[in-house]
Order: sequence, then C-alpha cells, then structure tokens
Amino acid sequence: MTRFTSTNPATGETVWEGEAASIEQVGAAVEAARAAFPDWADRPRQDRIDAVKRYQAVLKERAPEMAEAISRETGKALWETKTELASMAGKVDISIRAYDERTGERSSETAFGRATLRHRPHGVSAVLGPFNFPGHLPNGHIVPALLAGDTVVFKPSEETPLTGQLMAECLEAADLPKGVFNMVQGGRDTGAALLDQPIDALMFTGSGAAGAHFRRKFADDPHVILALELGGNNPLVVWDAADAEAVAGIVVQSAFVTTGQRCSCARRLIVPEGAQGDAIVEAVAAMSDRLNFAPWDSDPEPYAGPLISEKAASAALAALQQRIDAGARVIRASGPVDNLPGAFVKPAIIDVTGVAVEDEEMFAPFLQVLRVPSFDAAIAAANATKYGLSAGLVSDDAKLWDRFINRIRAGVVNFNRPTTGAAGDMPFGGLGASGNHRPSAYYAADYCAYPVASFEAGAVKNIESEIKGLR
Ligand SMILES: NC(=O)c1ccc[n+]([C@@H]2O[C@H](COP(=O)([O-])OP(=O)(O)OC[C@H]3O[C@@H](n4cnc5c(N)ncnc54)[C@H](O)[C@@H]3O)[C@@H](O)[C@H]2O)c1
Ligand SMILES: O=CCC[C@H](NC(=O)CCC(=O)O)C(=O)O
Repeated sequence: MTRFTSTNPATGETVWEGEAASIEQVGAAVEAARAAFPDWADRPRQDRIDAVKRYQAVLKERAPEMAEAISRETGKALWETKTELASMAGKVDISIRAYDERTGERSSETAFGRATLRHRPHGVSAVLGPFNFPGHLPNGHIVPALLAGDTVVFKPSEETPLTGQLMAECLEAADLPKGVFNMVQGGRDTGAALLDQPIDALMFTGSGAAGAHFRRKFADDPHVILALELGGNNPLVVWDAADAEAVAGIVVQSAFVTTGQRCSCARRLIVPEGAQGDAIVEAVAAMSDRLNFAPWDSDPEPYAGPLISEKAASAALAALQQRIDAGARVIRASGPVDNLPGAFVKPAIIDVTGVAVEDEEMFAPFLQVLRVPSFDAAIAAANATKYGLSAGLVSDDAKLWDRFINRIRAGVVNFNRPTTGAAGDMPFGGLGASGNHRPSAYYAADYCAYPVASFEAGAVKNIESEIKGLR
C-alpha cells in the first residue's frame, strides 16, 4: 500500500492522508460495479432519477462544508468553490433533462406496428477526475452515467482525495444499491490499474498527454467507450474593439481566473499590430496588476489562489522561462507573490510575436500575446494549434463574428464574453488534441448509453407478400 497526502497549497497544511488502493482493491471495486450493473440497468428510470435526486439533496445540505474543503485542498477562492458546489447540484436536473432529450425512449407507428428508439447503458464506467474542478468535473460524468444505468468506479485526482472522499460520502448517503458507485483513491498507478480491468467506458477529464496515452492504450478495444475531455491552447482574438478597459476585463477573466487553471482559459491573445494592439495589451497588463492572489479565506476576498502545488508552479515557471529564452518579450513577469508560499505565482504576459513557441498548454496564469497584420491572419493564428477547446472574439463589429464563427476550429466559441464560464446545458468539449468528439456537459448523456433501434410487429404475421422473387 502506498500512503499519500493532500496538502493545502496556500499553507502546506495536510488536509487528507490515506492509502492508495491496491491492485486487488481496484479489482474488487470493478467486480462490485460489474455485479451491480444488471439490476441497476434494468430498474425503471424513475428509480435512478430518485437516487440522483437524493444525492443532490445531500450535496445541497453539505455544500458549505464541501466548498471549504475544496478551497483548502486546491487553494481556490471560496467564492469560486461555492459556485462549484452549485454547479454540482445543478448538474442533476440538467442531466435528467439531457437524458430525456438526447437519449430517452421514443416510438413511432409504422405500417407493420412500431419503431422504437431505446438507449441502453454500457456497463462499468471508470471515471478519472482532474484537480482543478475536483467535484464538478467528475460529477459531470458520474451523474449522467448513473442516470443512464451505468455503474461507476471513480478515481479522484491524487491532488484532491478529500474532495473525492466527500463526494463518495454524499453518494453513500443517497443510498444507492451496493456496488453502483465505487471509489478508489490513488495516483496514476491506481488509475492505470483501473484501466487494466475489464471496464466498458472511460470517462476522463484531464491533460492532453494523458488523453493521448488513453487513445493509444484502447486502440484495439473499440468496445470501450472513451470520452476524453482534455486541455487546450485557447486563442482570444481582439479586433476593432474601441473600449480597451472593457476588453481588458474580458481578457483577464479569460486568462487569469482560477489562476489560469481552467481548461477553457485563453492562453493566446491575438491583437492587431500597431497602436490598437498596444492599447489593448497595456489595458490588460494594467488590470492584471490589480488582481489579488491570496489564500482562499483572506479578507478582502481574493481574485484567485495559488497553483495546485509548488511542483506545478515550478513546472509552469520553467515552461514560461523556456519561451522567454526562445525570444519572447516580457510585458509582465511572473514570479512569487510577496510573502506567500511557492505555489503562488503572479500572472505573466509575454509577447511571442515572431517567436517559435511550443503549441502546449501552460496550466497557469500566463498569457502569450501575438500581433498580426489582418483579421484573416488573426483567424489563421487562432487555428494554428493542434488543440481546439475554447476560442473567443472581442469586437464591436458583428460582421467579424460572422466570419469568426464560421472559420474558427473549437468546440466552445465566445463573442464578447470570456472564454471561461461554460454552461452545463450546452455541450462542452473540444476538437483535435482537446478531445475525441464526445463532448461532455449536456452531451454527456450521449456517451453514457448506446442507441438501439427496434422494429416491432405486435404479432407473428405472414410477410410472404413482401418477399420479392419468391417462387
Ligand atoms: N476539457 C475539459 O473539460 C477539461 C476540464 C478540466 C481540466 N482539463 C484539463 O486537465 C488538466 C489538469 O488536470 P490534471 O493535471 O489533474 O490532469 P491529469 O491528466 O494529470 O490527471 C487527471 C486524472 O487522470 C489520472 N491520470 C493521469 N495520467 C494517467 C495515466 N497515465 N494512467 C492513469 N491515470 C492517469 C490522474 O491520476 C488524475 O486522476 C489540464 O490539462 C486541463 O486543461 C480539461
Ligand atoms: O476546467 C475546465 C472547465 C471549466 C468550466 N467548464 C464547465 O463548467 C463546463 C460545463 C459543465 O461541465 O457543466 C469553464 O469553462 O469555465
């Protein structure tokens, strides 16, 4: 057994300590999920709705305590973790609607009787969660999976086992049948052990690198459904927008919210060459100076907290330095935040125009500016990435939006809105290295069940007259 801990990145305090699941325990969790599957899948839909509604009630009751726990474990500001808990409870009603609308059952009358579309669950779903929304994002797989009739084995991020434990307690309090929901704690080894088991689906939210690994791992297992929600190198284009202050607010919320630890954060700001671009970059830099990065419970309320760990901060700063060494010009330098531990970093803005930089996500509050000569060049630069999660245009000119929306290659596209802050009642997912065309949020219902078309005649009837060429 391997012991591991999770610590508050703002203080170094241990917030959770425990054992990673052994291979045997992982196997037992999958067996329990397998044994529970037939009964759970065959239950009337209302039974499963009642179960997730009970879970929702527990979540609502425990929301204040859980929001604080997520803040302590991730360092995220309390205002933000409160919204995470609200999204978790809200996910239940959204998923019930999505199930009915996207994967429910419907019949139509035919000449021979009836044609019916049904959806059936896949079986045992492994859910691997990320650290940045350790409740909301795994919850966005778990709730639709349970509603569809799948059983679940969940492994939270090794950075956020406390959040995982609290979610498991809520599901236990919801009195689901034994084996329907199971949790195993641990790191990548535990995740790998889970994926070596006979599972029917992998519902994954995490890094592009891990997603690429899973694509390869399951290449010969087409029966295992993969839903991959991965990172991005998201572009935000600002073009012909007169109010630089207003633009700055949208850019800052796109790039720096959650200390840049959202998959949908803008990583690349694309602006016109010359004075228009200068004014925008100056306004963004000035606003970034006013952001208060501080511990989650400080007074006044912080804008955001630290990165998830000192290790993550060192890795992100190294990636930033690599770009500076390659020729990027520093507009705002990062570095430690005064008198706070090493997981805190200042937001950085660098100009990478004409510099060959890696097309990789920096999961930190670091924004790269690119200056281009025309709107066509801006769209080309925006699309010059292997990823395709979120993108945005800020402009006073609605005609530019018409061009942008038709040509941009991303799953979540915003006009005069931050790239962050997606909605649960819309699909959420990306193209290329950002996913595998199985978007989550409202469309999670689609990967939790498969469609079955059935053609049903009420009685055995002689169809000889329909058979051509019968002698
Ligand atoms: N598209 C989305 O919806 C979305 C949402 C949130 C975060 N993300 C992305 O997630 C990343 C941040 O989260 P993270 O650092 O926790 O991601 P991560 O990929 O490091 O880890 C995610 C989960 O997968 C497990 N894991 C990772 N590699 C594994 C392997 N080889 N075998 C088995 N299990 C493995 C981890 O233990 C963890 O539980 C960022 O890239 C971000 O963009 C994407
Ligand atoms: O870190 C990545 C996603 C954060 C968030 N996205 C969503 O909440 C998607 C909607 C859902 O799953 O219900 C964002 O875009 O800010």
